[in-house]
Amino acid sequence: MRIVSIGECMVELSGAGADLWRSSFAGDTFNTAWYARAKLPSAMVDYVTCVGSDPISDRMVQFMSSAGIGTEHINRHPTRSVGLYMIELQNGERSFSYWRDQSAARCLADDLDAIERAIQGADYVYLSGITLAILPREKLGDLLSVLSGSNMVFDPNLRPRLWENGDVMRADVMRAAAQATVVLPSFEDEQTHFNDQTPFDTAQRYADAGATEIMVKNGGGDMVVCVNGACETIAVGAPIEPVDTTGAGDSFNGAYLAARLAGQEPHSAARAAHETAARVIQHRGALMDMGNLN
Ligand SMILES: O=C(O)C(=O)C[C@H](O)[C@H](O)CO
Repeated sequence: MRIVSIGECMVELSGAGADLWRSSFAGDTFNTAWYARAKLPSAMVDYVTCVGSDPISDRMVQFMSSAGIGTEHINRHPTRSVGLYMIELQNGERSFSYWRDQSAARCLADDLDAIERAIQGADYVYLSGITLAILPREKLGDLLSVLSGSNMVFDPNLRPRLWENGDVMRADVMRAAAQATVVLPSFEDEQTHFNDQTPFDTAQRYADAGATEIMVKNGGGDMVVCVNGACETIAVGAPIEPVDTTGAGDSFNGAYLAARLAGQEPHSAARAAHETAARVIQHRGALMDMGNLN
């Protein structure tokens, strides 16, 4: 069993009280790799990105590999370094400040042969709208053609600030989704940026684009799953007061893919994934200690 996740990991600063900041490493696709690995230690989980050749990049790669995540396919840029983001919290709801315009990860699609080698034999190839947003626009088609034929899992993870404008974001997200087998959107984002009225609308739009398995996450509300055109609601329990919602969707995705790889049906995989995400939002920062997750 093997999952390959493609995207950007950054230095993460999260509040540790007063003016103290705790530094870690995180980034949506890396977070998903982390939770997939935590929930299914028997699976190989590889991360594909580009980092720098400086000490902080070395520390990031070391952090990944000591978590059991494969780093052999990570490229090194000779002059750029890794990006950084800071979590701002208001009543547990997060927003981010980014310093990533010149990050090495923006060059992750420079070596497409390396990506082609990395995805060989993968059960799932995972990427997000953030992976697409950080690429030079002309690289998007190249990356998607290398990934065609793989079992692609896509989380639109809409971050308008990372895109040139909303129309480009919507067009590129739908282009990637059209190539994915599994799409894992979050209703609140999709409602805001695609004007969907209900989670069913979101699921239908991705089904019309060609995805056969769509799991619409919905914060504390009921989720919708559609498999081969058959859609149903998945009720979740009472909403939980979050400490920090960073990584909620990513942890859901990681736990969901782990459960699907372990043979669970979408419905029960979604319940397990929701439980994982509910624990993650009661903790600060994107990544929860793997030892506390099972
Ligand atoms: O916003 C991003 O690009 C990040 O990757 C930072 C966070 O870890 C991620 O958004 C959490 O989902």
